[in-house]
Amino acid sequence: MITNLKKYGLTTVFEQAAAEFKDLIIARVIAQHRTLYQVMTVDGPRSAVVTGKLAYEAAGQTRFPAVGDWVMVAPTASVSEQMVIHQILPRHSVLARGAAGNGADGQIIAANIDTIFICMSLNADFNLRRMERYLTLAWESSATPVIVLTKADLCEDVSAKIRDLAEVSVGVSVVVCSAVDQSGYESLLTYIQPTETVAFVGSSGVGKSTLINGLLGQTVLETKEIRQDDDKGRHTTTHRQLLPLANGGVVIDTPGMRELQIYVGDLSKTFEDIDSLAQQCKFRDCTHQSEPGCAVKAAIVDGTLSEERLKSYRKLQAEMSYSGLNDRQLEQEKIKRMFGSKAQMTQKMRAVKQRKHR
Ligand SMILES: Nc1nc2c(ncn2[C@@H]2O[C@H](COP(=O)(O)OP(=O)(O)OP(=O)(O)O)[C@@H](O)[C@H]2O)c(=O)[nH]1
Ligand SMILES: [Zn+2]
Repeated sequence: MITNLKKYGLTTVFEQAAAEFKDLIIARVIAQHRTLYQVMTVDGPRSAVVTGKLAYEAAGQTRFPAVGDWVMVAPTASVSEQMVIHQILPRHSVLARGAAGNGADGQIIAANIDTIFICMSLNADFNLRRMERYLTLAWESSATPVIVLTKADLCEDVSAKIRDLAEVSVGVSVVVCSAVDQSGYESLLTYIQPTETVAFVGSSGVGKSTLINGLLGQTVLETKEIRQDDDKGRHTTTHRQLLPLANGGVVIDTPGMRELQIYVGDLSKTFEDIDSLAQQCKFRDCTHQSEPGCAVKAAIVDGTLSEERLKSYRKLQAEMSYSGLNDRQLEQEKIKRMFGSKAQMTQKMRAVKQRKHR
């Protein structure tokens, strides 16, 4: 069986990167269970493990392959039909979150994604502060977020919810859908172009799997393919997290998250409103606590900014600058605080050196 890897999102960029490895073949990671991977090769799905060398060099979690990664593999000598992953091809985007344990390293949720569907249900799960968290993660990933509001059938006033959401959703598309009548599905598909990959994220139970199943609807061939493999005894209990759609796009289902700790994130986009207000504060280093001429406080007084949103901003800021950072990042943070940016620091250092030489 020849699998067309374009259906799994293969682009010329990755094809070219792969051409450098003469004795290895390209594959995409479609599922992961601890140290065992499922990859899609041109010959169909295979299980795979990483080489000892790769595992040794992969000091942190983020250097291990993740779902969505394009990897270079070769057959194993010992286990029939098992592949060994030798290389991870450079990623164009990474969606990561805080590590469960020590927080020293992020955990990759998905790699090489173009769009992130942030799913939130219109009933119990609806929470603006949580949406801010997801948006912060998403903006950091280099992929484009889209807010997907699920279970519209369980919400009595959808427009009221969308009005509330406007506070946090600036610059982000919002799609409302329901599995009951499949409303919104057509609209969702317009965000998934051929060879593009979309990751579904959101709390457990918001309806991500239901949504993906609905979008998969027509791709009967793919599910058949899985069954054939099982019949041959190549039995895998792994459920695939990365699946091709009939329209040529690819979807990644991520496990529901109970707690979402921010490891690195882009607050400037998520909180663009607060950022631009802060530029109007009298003091450049205003902490928006009790300084005179604070534009952020003024916005709260006149009602254009909510107290909760500022609180959420502070909380995420604190989480990011203290908890999840490793040594290298702490160093960069320090440099940023002292000099503005690394580039500016280099400039200043050079200026100091030149002065000394004179
Ligand atoms: N009423 C209603 N129920 C829905 C809708 N979408 C999903 N559900 C139900 O919500 C429950 C959870 O749906 P799942 O698709 O399993 O949720 P999930 O986000 O994939 O959850 P995890 O796999 O735990 O991350 C199921 O019982 C679904 O039938 C919807 O649009 N309307
Ligand atoms: Zn201020």
